[in-house]
Amino acid sequence: MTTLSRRPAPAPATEPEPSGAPDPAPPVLALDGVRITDRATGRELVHGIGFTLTAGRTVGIVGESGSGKTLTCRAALGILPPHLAVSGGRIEIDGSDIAGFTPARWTALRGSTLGAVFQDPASYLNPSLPVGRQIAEVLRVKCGLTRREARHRVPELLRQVQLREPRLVAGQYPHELSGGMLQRVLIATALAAGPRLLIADEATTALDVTVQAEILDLLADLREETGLALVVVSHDLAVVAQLCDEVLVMRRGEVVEQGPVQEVLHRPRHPYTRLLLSEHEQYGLERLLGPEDPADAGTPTRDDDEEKVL
Ligand SMILES: Nc1ncnc2c1ncn2[C@@H]1O[C@H](COP(=O)(O)OP(=O)(O)OP(=O)(O)O)[C@@H](O)[C@H]1O
Repeated sequence: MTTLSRRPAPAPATEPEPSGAPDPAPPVLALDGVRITDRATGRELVHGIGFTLTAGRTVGIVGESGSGKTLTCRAALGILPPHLAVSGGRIEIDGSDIAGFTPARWTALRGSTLGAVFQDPASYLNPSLPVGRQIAEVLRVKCGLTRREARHRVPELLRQVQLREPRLVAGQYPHELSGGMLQRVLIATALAAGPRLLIADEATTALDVTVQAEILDLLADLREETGLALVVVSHDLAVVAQLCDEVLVMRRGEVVEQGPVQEVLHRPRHPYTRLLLSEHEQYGLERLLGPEDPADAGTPTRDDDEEKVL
């Protein structure tokens, strides 16, 4: 696969330490104790979620429908519906608290730093324009490319998301493409301006298993090649097992379990995580998990601390 343009990592915020070791760049995304409340009803919908994401790493968020996964992503992207608000905690992008971001700052960040792909790609594309024109528009607005430069770059981007015959695809309308092709087009659009963070919210849910696996491989390749940081939201533990370094298990707005993916999936502590895992046994989740670290195999679980699932 060809290589996507890689944005240089942001310069450290401070001078190097006297030891000569430079300060590490701040995480691309950091959430700390984030709460989200419906201001119309006063109901808190997300009760404190936190994680830190650095370049080239992937955090997965799993959980049942309505557990708060999408709202968490929308909060990080600055696109919560107007009546919902971050009512506690902090969200930082590249070390800056988003609470102080102006609309202009968000506009500048979207595309160039942040990208997102959602479940239903067709609804994010204009049905009356060829997909290539829509990607070209992003390149012109976000990267300042001329019309001609953008036209030239579009097939390269489509090839990078492994669409065969990219020139042909660029001239096609959304209704002429399959779900998997549309999702690749959306990924190409999200990556057009070289973001360093991609949030994929149930991005493969509507696709059949083979296409889903191809898209997950594509995201993994992009992460390797460009240092992209990924947030992957899925109700499917197999997706998380395949792609993520860390996983958060959410239920009813709460994070019930969180940790390195191998640890959580090999030795789940919370009954709800166990329930999710048992539902996945039929899909052969073990195939996707690496071998258990023998050094940890004897670690006792915290059965005493467990809550009941319901
Ligand atoms: N626009 C909204 N206004 C009010 N409540 C909302 C809104 N969007 C979501 N909620 C509520 O917030 C909670 C979390 O919803 P969210 O969409 O984040 O769940 P989810 O885990 O992403 O679910 P799914 O897997 O079905 O997408 C749910 O109780 C939902 O009803």
